[in-house]
Amino acid sequence: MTPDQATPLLDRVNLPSDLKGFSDTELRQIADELRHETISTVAETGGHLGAGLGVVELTVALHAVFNTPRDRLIWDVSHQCYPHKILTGRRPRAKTLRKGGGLSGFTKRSESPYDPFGAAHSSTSISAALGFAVARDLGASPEHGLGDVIAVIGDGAISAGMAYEGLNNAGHLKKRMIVILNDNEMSIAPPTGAMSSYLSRLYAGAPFQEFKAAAKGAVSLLPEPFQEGARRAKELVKSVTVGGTLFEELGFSYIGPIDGHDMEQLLNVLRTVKARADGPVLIHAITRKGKGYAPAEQAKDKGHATAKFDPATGEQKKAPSNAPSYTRVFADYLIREAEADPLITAVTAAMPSGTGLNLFAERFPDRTFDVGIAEQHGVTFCAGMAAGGLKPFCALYSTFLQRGYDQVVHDVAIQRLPVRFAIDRAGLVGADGPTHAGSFDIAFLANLPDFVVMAAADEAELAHMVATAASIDDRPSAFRFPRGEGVGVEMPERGTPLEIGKGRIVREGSRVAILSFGARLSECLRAAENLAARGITPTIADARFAKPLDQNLIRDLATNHEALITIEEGAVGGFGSHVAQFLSDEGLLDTGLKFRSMVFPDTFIDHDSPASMYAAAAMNAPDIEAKVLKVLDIASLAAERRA
Ligand SMILES: Cc1ncc(C[n+]2csc(CCOP(=O)(O)OP(=O)(O)O)c2C)c(N)n1
Ligand SMILES: CC(=O)[C@@H](O)[C@H](O)COP(=O)(O)O
Ligand SMILES: [Mg+2]
Repeated sequence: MTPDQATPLLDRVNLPSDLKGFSDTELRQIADELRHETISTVAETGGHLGAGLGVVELTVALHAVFNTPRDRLIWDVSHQCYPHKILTGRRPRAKTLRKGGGLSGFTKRSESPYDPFGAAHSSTSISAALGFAVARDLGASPEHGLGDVIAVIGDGAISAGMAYEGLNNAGHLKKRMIVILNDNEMSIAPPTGAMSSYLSRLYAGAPFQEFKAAAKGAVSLLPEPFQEGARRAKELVKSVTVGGTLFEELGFSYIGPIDGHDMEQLLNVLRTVKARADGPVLIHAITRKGKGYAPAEQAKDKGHATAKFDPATGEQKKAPSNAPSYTRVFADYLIREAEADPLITAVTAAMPSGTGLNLFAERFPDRTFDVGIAEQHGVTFCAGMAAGGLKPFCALYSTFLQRGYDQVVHDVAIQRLPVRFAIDRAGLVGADGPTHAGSFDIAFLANLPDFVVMAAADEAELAHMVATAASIDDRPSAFRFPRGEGVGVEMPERGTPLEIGKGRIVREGSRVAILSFGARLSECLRAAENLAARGITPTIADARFAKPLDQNLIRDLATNHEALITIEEGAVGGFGSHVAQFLSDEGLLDTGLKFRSMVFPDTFIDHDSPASMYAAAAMNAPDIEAKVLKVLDIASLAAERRA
């Protein structure tokens, strides 16, 4: 791909309304130019590439046929929204994508009227679209008016239960709305599940030429008269499936499969649906993830997520790593545990490579389960496994565990089942921003009776926590660890189970004790080094457990220091709150002890580098130093330090 390829027609598109002035043939060229622009943009920014390349034609056709932002276009997950952002007035800022102060990598209401609904977690678009449709039909008149509502959802996202909740209600309410199923036969990994094979059957061997002809005609929703093409389309589909598609059974008019890269087909179908839809319509578009860029198309993940790269070759520009990633450590040490214990199983919700379970699956294919984008099912599936005598590790990103919280309480905690939760991406995650931050898992797990809640201070601690979780057979346990690399400590041959509820003193000191829970420990040690220059030597301790608390350690620190500061990579309501509760219950706050708890601020922190996000959260070494100086009432020095 030549980086300096001209984009003469795209240069004339500032907003989607400009697309109305182009012929269908020119729209085809605009799509080609938009694909080029997307590749050259992501080459500089990194981010999600494959999904966006797969919807370039769809993006142009949707904005050409419909009148956004009056018509609401909602992208599911919205990792595929980069072409959409380029077409909707944000091309000049495209190269700020996912950078601090720049464009979000997902749709975001506050960023543009063309982003009617934020996303990033999957499978929300149908529910949101139905909400807009009801608002429209009940006469609401938000800014920009309210016309058609279109949800674009992928074959991965539609495998999540929430998508069926939306389809079910939409089919019942019969509101005019359009769902476009963007079926590229890919999730992040190849899709799993019966739904995926069902979708494939819908067009297995069905000749595109026939569908092309059919789709060029009308759709099978015309009240009167049905056009021949519509009937043929319907018959073609019915001939492939028995008794109509699942979607028709749910009350949708089904159109497809159509070729999601054929501009002519797309324009015809969208124009017909726009002219004649009188209820919910599902258009099934077949696309290719990574379309039009060979390095993405040839990649195992079809270019789902990429670092910056050389557009000419696709070669990624990854920073050299100084230590193994936490994810890799988790996978390696879980494998070691599983080699010794045949009852250990592992479950991922469509994130095999992200959680490292792709490595576990290579070693134990029969003990690894990818349930698709189905965290709720995944948690209860693990509960069933545990009740059945297995030792399941449920590997979910902190943010995605939120999707299965009721199942954690209802199916795991209340029944005290020994499910092990491996919580990756704990804390602030960087470019993915607030939708992916792992801010709340300490708060929502440590309040559950009998749960064991751990946080790894470094990669060696993570190895020990994997072994600890493997050893806990009488109640649920969870261990959390951050996105990215460890700190470069020496690694054990195999993890050693920790004594439950016991923390450790990392550095003896006086006057102030800092009790860290999780990976902020390295920043605490850095702060201690800087404070030593001022003759201040805080005690540094690693709590290891937020539940059960190490009450003896906390009591000792509170009794033998003027001040106690806790710190954790999470929102209020987590570790620090539990320590405060304990201190209060023990009357240790009545003794003049100065207690401070460092947690995330009560706001959603925008995407940036992780270090910058932690600076915004006031949780890096300088902030810890300032907190110590302040709590020791060395106010002047504190002010100086922060200046
Ligand atoms: C609830 C939830 N779980 C997991 C993810 C991680 N995730 C992001 S994109 C994706 C795959 C989406 O597949 P599909 O909908 O088919 O979109 P495509 O990438 O193929 O365009 C997954 C699993 C997520 N965003 N939300
Ligand atoms: C869009 C989405 O939800 C995933 O692709 C996510 O961005 C992956 O995050 P990591 O890059 O931390 O694996
Ligand atoms: Mg897909």
